[in-house]
Amino acid sequence: MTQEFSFQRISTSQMQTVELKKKYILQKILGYGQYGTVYKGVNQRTQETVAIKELRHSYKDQGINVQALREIEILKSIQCQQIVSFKDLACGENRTFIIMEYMEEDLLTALKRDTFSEQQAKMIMLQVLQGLAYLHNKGIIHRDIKPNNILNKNLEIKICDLGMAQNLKKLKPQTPRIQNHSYRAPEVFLGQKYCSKVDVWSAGVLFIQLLFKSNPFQGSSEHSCFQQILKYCGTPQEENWNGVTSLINYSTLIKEDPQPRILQTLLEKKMSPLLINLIDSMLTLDPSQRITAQDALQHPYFCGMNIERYFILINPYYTDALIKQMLAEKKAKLNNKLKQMSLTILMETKSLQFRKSSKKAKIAFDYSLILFSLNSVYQIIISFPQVFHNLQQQKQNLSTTSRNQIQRLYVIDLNHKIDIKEYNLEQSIVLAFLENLSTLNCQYCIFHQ
Ligand SMILES: Nc1ncnc2c1ncn2[C@@H]1O[C@H](COP(=O)(O)OP(=O)(O)OP(=O)(O)O)[C@@H](O)[C@H]1O
Repeated sequence: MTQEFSFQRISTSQMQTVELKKKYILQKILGYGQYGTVYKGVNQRTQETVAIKELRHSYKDQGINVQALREIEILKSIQCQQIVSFKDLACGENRTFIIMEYMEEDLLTALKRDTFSEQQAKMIMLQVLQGLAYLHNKGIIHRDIKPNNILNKNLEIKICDLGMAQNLKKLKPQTPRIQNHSYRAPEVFLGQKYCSKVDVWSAGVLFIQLLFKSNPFQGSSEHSCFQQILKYCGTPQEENWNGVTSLINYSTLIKEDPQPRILQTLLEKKMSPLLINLIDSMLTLDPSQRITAQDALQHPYFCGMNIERYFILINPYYTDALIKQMLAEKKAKLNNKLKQMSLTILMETKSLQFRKSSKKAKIAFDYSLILFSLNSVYQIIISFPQVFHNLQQQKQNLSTTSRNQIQRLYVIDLNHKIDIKEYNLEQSIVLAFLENLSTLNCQYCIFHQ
């Protein structure tokens, strides 16, 4: 076991399995992974639905397994709207439980059932790339991007399973045993030192899979998956990838005559030139020429989707008529700009029950869908508890009074100004809150109370 990951370090203040059983009720199995089972559970006190990932300790690790430690450490250090959030941890003698935010299903399940339109695939990929850009910016590579590790709730997307992730800042030796074969980047097959671009490759494969419902690089073995890459992306040669022929596995894996790149022809059947260009850039063989997640987000294909995002907070105590009126006004004002921005709906839902049952919440949600269909924007619903959770993670140590103050934040008008004086808010609180919003990629907030 490595120094960064010591059992003592994470176990001292964590609840034990007995307490976990008191705190959460396990409801059903959500999925099985290589290292354990993921359950749906409910926090008995708050009634919040959570996902509980159980990780068995292996004999070899003599305690908590390295993969679990890696996942916990990374999950705890990140706050990103597009990555599943960490909530709690419990350690037992032979297993560890990670409690996370719950999402309805993974993309593999959704892919088996649904066909995604290009607009839907676009929204999914925008969020996947946002999550990846966040991780890469922090020096973290996910190393296992595939549909089972992308969670979905009404096209709100979150990346999960950071068990394979690596923090490049820790300068540890790299293993080539990463990524599912069908999503594995060519440099990993060929034995080159890799970087965050391996995730961009996997994301490119996922993009094709969302559009065509199948993965062109699927194969029954590692070897056949690599052959599929050669078939569609062409043979890597010195002309298109400087130094490739000296890579350790080159001569073992590449024996046939060079094949041309036919990826574009395959895509042309179904896609616009901008989309083809983006996927082509994500699936460029040479990682040094492959697009980064950050640059992919700036690609003209996503133009207009990623410029501004609005949060609208709907207070559950509003009357239906008032909500309708407000939303109608907002719609009128936003209409012109709609083509250029994406809209995020932030609903204050004090409990999940409220979200499910309230007519008001439903109207607001329907409204977001109207905007959604007008502009093909994506919307995300975040509850106040989530915002507070993020704030706490940022170690702002907010007192109850401060939290209440935030809860009383008003937005004065559509000029996106928060009038601190009028509502007697401490500037530090507002700044803390705005900082929190920036971690959610939000520039403005529109609150009503
Ligand atoms: N937060 C969550 N909400 C809902 N379902 C989840 C959540 N996290 C995981 N799942 C489900 O459980 C499955 C397995 O989870 P995860 O990939 O984290 O486990 P793993 O043991 O690391 O798997 P792998 O074999 O890919 O390494 C996922 O594919 C998904 O279906």
